[in-house]
Amino acid sequence: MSEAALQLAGLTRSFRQGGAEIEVLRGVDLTLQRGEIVALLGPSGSGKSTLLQAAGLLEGGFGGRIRIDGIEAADLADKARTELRRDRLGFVYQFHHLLPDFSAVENVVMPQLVKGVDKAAAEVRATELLTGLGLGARLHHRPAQLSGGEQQRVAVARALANRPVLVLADEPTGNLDEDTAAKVLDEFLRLVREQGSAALVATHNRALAARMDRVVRLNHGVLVAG
Ligand SMILES: Nc1ncnc2c1ncn2[C@@H]1O[C@H](COP(=O)(O)OP(=O)(O)OP(=O)(O)O)[C@@H](O)[C@H]1O
Repeated sequence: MSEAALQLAGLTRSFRQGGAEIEVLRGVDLTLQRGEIVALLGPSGSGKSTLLQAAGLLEGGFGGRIRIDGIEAADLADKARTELRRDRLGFVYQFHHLLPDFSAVENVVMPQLVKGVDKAAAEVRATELLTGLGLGARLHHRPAQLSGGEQQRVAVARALANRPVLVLADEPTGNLDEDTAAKVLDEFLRLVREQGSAALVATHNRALAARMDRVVRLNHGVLVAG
C-alpha cells in the first residue's frame, strides 16, 4: 500500500499573545491519501495558515506528529527536511511571491534547477505547464507585465514543476475577482489531478471548496467534516 501524502496526528500549536497563551491548534488529525484534494475551511484567525505551515515544515513549535509521504518530519535533520520540502512539496500563496526580475518561464524553471533537473528539460517542463495554463504567449513576460490571474497561474506552474506529492495552497485565489478565481482554481485542480498530487487548499470560499474531493473545517482548534 502506498504511503499517505500527509498525516497529521494530534497536532498542537500555541502562541503567546499579550500575557496569555492562545491554543490555536488543539489536536488536529488529518490524513490525505495520495492524489486526494482537500479544502480547509475556517473563519479568519482559526489557524488555517498555521496548519499549512506545519505541513510545509517551514516552522517549528508544533506538538504531535507530521508525516509527509510516510516520512516523519521530526526525525529529519535540517538538510533532509529542506530536501523533502524541495522534492515532495509545492506551495501556492495568496500573493504569488514570484521572482520579479525573472520571466514566467524562468520562475518555473528555477525550482527544477534547485532540485538538479537539467536546464533544457526544466525549460520543456515549464513551457508545457505554462502553455497548459493558457500562458503560451506570456512565457517571457516578467510578473509585473502579467495580470493578477496570470501571475497566479505562473505560481501554480511553479508549485507543480517538480511533481510534488503534496501541494499546500493558502488562499491561492484569494486575491482575484470571483470569475478569475474560479477559472484559476479549476485549472489548478485539473493539473493537480492530472499529475496525481494531493493538495490541501485553505480557503474562505465554500463554493470553491465544493469543487474539491473533501472539505474539512477548523473549529476551535480541531478539524470537523466540512
Ligand atoms: N507567529 C505568531 N505569533 C503569535 N500569534 C500568531 C502567530 N501566527 C499566528 N498567530 C495567531 O494564531 C491565530 C491563527 O492564525 P492563522 O493565520 O493561522 O489563521 P487563519 O485561519 O489562516 O486566518 P486568515 O483566514 O485570516 O488568514 C491567530 O489568532 C493569529 O493571531
